[in-house]
Amino acid sequence: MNSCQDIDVRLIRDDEIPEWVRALNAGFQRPPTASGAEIEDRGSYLVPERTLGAFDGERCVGTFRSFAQEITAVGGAAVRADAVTNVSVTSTHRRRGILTRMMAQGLAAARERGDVVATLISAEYPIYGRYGFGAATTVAEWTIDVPRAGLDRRWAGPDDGGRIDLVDGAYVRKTGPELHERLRRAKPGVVDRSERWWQVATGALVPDRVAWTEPFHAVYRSARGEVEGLLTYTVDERWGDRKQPVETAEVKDMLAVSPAAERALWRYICSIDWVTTVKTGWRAPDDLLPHLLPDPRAAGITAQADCLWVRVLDVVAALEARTYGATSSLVLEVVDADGPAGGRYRLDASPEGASCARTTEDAELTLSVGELGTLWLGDESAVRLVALGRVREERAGAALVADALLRTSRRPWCPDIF
Ligand SMILES: CC(=O)SCCNC(=O)CCNC(=O)[C@H](O)C(C)(C)COP(=O)(O)OP(=O)(O)OC[C@H]1O[C@@H](n2cnc3c(N)ncnc32)[C@H](O)[C@@H]1OP(=O)(O)O
Repeated sequence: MNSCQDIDVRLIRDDEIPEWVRALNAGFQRPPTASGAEIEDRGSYLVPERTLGAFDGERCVGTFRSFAQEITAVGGAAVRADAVTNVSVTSTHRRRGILTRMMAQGLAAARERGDVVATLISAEYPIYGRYGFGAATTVAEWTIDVPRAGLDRRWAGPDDGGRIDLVDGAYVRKTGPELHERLRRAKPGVVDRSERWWQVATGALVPDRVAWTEPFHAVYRSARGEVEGLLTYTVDERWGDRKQPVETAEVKDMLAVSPAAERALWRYICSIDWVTTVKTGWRAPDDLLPHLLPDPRAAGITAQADCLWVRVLDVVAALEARTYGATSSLVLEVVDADGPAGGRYRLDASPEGASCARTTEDAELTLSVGELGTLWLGDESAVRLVALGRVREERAGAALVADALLRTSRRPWCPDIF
């Protein structure tokens, strides 16, 4: 067996894309081949200076790439992120430190570029904490037992002057991006979407290996005629033994920039004849949905887990990018053994913004860079992390101050998997 040091971890060349794609498929337990169509498609968006391969001779045995992303901080600012994805190590070469080497190169390049945070969606919980990432958002999926929800089955559309229309993919490609931009400015944790994202979501581009079923797209327009919500869903075609329809509608995407849109679209999907079950897809854990139903217990949580992970690369820029729930100061000792974020920082925060600088003052709270990533979007409680032994109070009451500053009234949400 070759030792880790015999493995060459480096940026890939253009002519190595086919081998890299094959290795990615093998690492993700997909048939270990790479078709011409897939190579061409991946080659169209891979960024060569952000695509790493680990090579055992000419054989690619590790893949890692990133792309430029913007993530919304608390308060609405768009923060530069290095979005890490397509991480894999071939099963014959696992646990020899290949990921650790790829990650070190990837994060160093991100820091060099001036990215403020790195982000990723983790395949398994235990992988990325060691590299300074912290779980920063949670998702929940509800399954609605429609007949038990207590809704009036005679509902015929929104009663607020707005309306719902079914539209096609071309319309979604035209109106979706602007709607998403509005959501993104308002919701911490949302990341930007590329043109390619909308093409894939609407079937204009069907990547190799993806089975495409044309979904339904419904938009909600307010009384003023403005598009405020978009719902994309599929319906299976299932009938029960007694000749009654028992269909499940599955939400693929649902964006709403007003509570009216949210209310109307959930109400709509629960009103479709033949549909007895609605699966919501991965929503923010404080989604309004269950409480829009007369009987909220009809919506049971069927999945709940961490979603977006954040790795802070530049503490000052990350903390200055957001707003805070109160006016106060806090001195943080950030532990980041081999990384760029370690040190002591004084944060002077207010609802309008903040200033942050390195300091020699006594620390009030000691935390790892991963815990800082977990707290950054406002979802977790410093008091809770102290109770878990993951954050240490150097001054009694400092965690309460941190919560008053950092936490938000609504929870962050990352609607996308990347
Ligand atoms: C953002 C994304 O792309 S998420 C997708 C991640 N990819 C996958 O899950 C595909 C299947 N898995 C793999 O390809 C590999 O197992 C990887 C990429 C997760 C890990 O690669 P490896 O080269 O084996 O990791 P490496 O040897 O650098 O491990 C470093 C440490 O992390 C630990 N570790 C790595 N993977 C895991 C895991 N899945 N679960 C628990 N611990 C892990 C190792 O045990 C090791 O710990 P140690 O330092 O205490 O000995």
